[in-house]
Amino acid sequence: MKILNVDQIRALDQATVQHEPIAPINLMERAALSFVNWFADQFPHSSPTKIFCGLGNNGGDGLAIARLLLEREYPVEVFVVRHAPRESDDFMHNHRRLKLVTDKIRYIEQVQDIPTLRHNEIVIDAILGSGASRPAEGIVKTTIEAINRAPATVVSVDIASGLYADKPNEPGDIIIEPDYTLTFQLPKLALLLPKNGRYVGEWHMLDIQLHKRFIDQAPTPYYFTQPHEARLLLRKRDRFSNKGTFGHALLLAGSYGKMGAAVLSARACLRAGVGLLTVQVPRCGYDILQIAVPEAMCRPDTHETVLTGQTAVDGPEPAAYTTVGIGPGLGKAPETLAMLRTLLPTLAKPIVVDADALNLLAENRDLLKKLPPNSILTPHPKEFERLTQAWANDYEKLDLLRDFAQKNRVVVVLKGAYSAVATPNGEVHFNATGNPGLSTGGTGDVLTGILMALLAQGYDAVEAAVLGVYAHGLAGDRVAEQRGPIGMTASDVIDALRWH
Ligand SMILES: NC(=O)C1=CN([C@@H]2O[C@H](COP(=O)(O)OP(=O)(O)OC[C@H]3O[C@@H](n4cnc5c(N)ncnc54)[C@H](OP(=O)(O)O)[C@@H]3O)[C@@H](O)[C@H]2O)[C@@H](O)CC1
Ligand SMILES: [K+]
Repeated sequence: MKILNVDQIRALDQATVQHEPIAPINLMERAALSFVNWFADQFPHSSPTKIFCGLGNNGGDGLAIARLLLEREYPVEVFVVRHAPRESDDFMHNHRRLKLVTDKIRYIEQVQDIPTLRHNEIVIDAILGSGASRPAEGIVKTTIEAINRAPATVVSVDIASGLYADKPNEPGDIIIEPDYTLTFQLPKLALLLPKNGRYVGEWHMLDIQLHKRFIDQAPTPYYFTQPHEARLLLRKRDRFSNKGTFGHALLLAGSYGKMGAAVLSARACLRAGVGLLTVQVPRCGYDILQIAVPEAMCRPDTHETVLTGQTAVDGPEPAAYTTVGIGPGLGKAPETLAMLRTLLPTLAKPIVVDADALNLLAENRDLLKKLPPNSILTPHPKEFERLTQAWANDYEKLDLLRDFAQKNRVVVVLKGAYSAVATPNGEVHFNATGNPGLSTGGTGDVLTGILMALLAQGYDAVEAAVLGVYAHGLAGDRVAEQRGPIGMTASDVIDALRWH
């Protein structure tokens, strides 16, 4: 699913009006009705509801919502925040219609006009929508502050008032802090960015049937991967396949005290469908690996505690494997850096690079040029900052991310809520699955194993990253559903992986 910017959303609105065709006021009615259908499922009829409307089309939505909720006998009061000299046409139209059915419309011009809000009340926030273009000031600011202070449940129409849909707010900006955001048709970029968490709450999309062909043709670098889109990537297995069909992966992982990372990656790789797996670990990890993961072959390194790449055991060169994964539990010993220096130029097929291997790349950026094209890097934000530089806001971070993936011809999975997969051609695919329970040691190692398995099975790097991140998050969601997010372990996530 595409993520469009504010100008494109406005043009999409126009295209829908022209091509469906539909009168703008009826499109607003459709939006209001879809909101009210969601709202009525969520809140009982007795819920006292106060609707705050601005003077633009977001406010127009609010007025239409008020009328539709009154029809359903919700106790509704409407407050119009007079923030501009002029109302939009569709606001005025809905204002006239609402006045025919209620006399409970009040106008907020000064602070005394703001009503008291109680904890059993619901606030519908329709002050500013995607048209917000500058910081809230004056009576808009004061009203937003009063709503944020109140114990009421707050539901934002389209987007929290004051939050810009596609550009950064300033740190001091006053923005509604909703419990829910109901956004029309497509997600806005702002809803997916970590710094905006408190200005979004739980969010849902409402399908208001905007013009599909316009959306299909609109250029954008940003996508939000829907479950059905991720599942479409999953390949069926041929009945006549054998373990050779699904590749042979080599995992280079572990150091003294960090063998767990190698074990978790190896187990996840097997659970994600690799045909064969060989793990190269320091000598101290040999027994651990063989006992914990009997399905994997183990190549002990000649070094006791860290990886050097040297082994006394016969076996193919790393380049002969279908794919290689490097990083979990690796440490940053000089011998390990030397291994990377020798190894990377010998590899041609995409590999997976994680954890300390990323930190070694960050400290030796010349090595970035040695990565095979389309390799997958899986940094968390701190690791990504080490690879690039600090950023002032989430939008700048996205620019750095796209730039880095394009320049180095790699796929970057920036881990976090809505993990972002950046591709060598400049796209960013945000992932929908996952929950805060995944913020625990070892889940990154699990992801590395999954990505290796998908590369080994022949998925291209972008498919592997999008599908792997989706499946990893979904496994975390399954665990959270069964036992809550707190106390989730990386091993739980491996056990909850499903591929159907
Ligand atoms: N697109 C779609 O598909 C559909 C869209 N729909 C709805 O339309 C909404 C967008 O409506 P909108 O464009 O009229 O803008 P909206 O957010 O109501 O702002 C109103 C005006 O406020 C002003 N303003 C800006 N910042 C300000 C501030 N800080 N303090 C005070 N004023 C400020 C600014 O005017 P300016 O002064 O910048 O010219 C702006 O024009 C969208 O969110 C959705 O709810 C649905 O009905 C149907 C389908
Ligand atoms: K709003």
